[in-house]
Amino acid sequence: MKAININELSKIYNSKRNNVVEALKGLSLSVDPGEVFGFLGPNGAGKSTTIKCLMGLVCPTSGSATIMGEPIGSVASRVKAGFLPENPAFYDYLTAGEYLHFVGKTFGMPDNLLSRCIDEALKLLELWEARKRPMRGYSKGMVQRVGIAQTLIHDPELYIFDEPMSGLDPIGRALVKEIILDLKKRGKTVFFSTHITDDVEKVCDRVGVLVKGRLMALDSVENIMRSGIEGYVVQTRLAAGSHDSLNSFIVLRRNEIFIEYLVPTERFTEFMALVTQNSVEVTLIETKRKDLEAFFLDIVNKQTN
Ligand SMILES: Nc1ncnc2c1ncn2[C@@H]1O[C@H](COP(=O)(O)OP(=O)(O)OP(=O)(O)O)[C@@H](O)[C@H]1O
Repeated sequence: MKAININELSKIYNSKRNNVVEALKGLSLSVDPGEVFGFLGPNGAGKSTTIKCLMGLVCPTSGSATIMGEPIGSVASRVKAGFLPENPAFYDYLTAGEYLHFVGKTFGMPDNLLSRCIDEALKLLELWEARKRPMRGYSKGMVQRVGIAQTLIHDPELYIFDEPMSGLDPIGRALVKEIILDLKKRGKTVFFSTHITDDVEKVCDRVGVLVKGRLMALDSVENIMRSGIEGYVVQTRLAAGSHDSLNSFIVLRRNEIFIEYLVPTERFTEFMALVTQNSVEVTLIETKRKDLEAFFLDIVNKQTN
């Protein structure tokens, strides 16, 4: 069974002024149990619409989807996921502790288990000190952390986060990445949207790139990173061996001690053979690769040009 299975999902918004927006155009996608999946896309790509469809908050125009085998829109599917909306807003006269208690009760959790889970979530999200203060006094980052805490309370198998790093400072972002990695270690599934590629590179197994309502790429982060290898930066010691045979390679840097060459992937074997024949000493080899941001921008630019 797939944790998420999306089949030809489309969504057309019809606004009052007769504006028609085709937000999703036949999206098909599945996420395996235990996978961390990054849903990338520029502003307006349809990420939130997809997530809202999954959580039963908007009705797809056509297509279908399941969450842990349950059809979207059903109570059973909703219970099986912890959901963080984009820009969460809470009853701000409640304290974080009171709000988490309310959430746990809606999932029918017994009092003793609930109070233990609330304490754990408040400590994990670094909200313990503020737990007795009404949320109206919370900073944006604290509200976002309450949003993540409320997804953890009933310990679901699947987590659906819409822009979980939004509004967080670097410390808060690192904390959320740690939480996602910890969920993965515990065999949970995480599906999250973002446009920050750095977040994806560090925590995701696979990514999908959505542009204008269509899935334009779907691959493992490992494959993307491997396919992005453009060559190698090879550092050699200037004093050792004869460097003349290497003069067809681009020199990136040179000082009194080292020469650094840029070696394209297809010429790497040739370079290493020349180095050995001429007794040149190699001191460092680094991979030169396109990062995930370049991969993402290539796809988006191809679609918009
Ligand atoms: N309720 C709505 N009524 C009309 N159009 C909408 C509605 N909600 C979203 N849209 C439009 O649907 C498209 C997709 O929006 P969506 O919010 O899903 O994108 P997104 O990828 O989540 O963007 P962002 O990263 O900016 O949050 C956009 O063109 C948006 O203006």
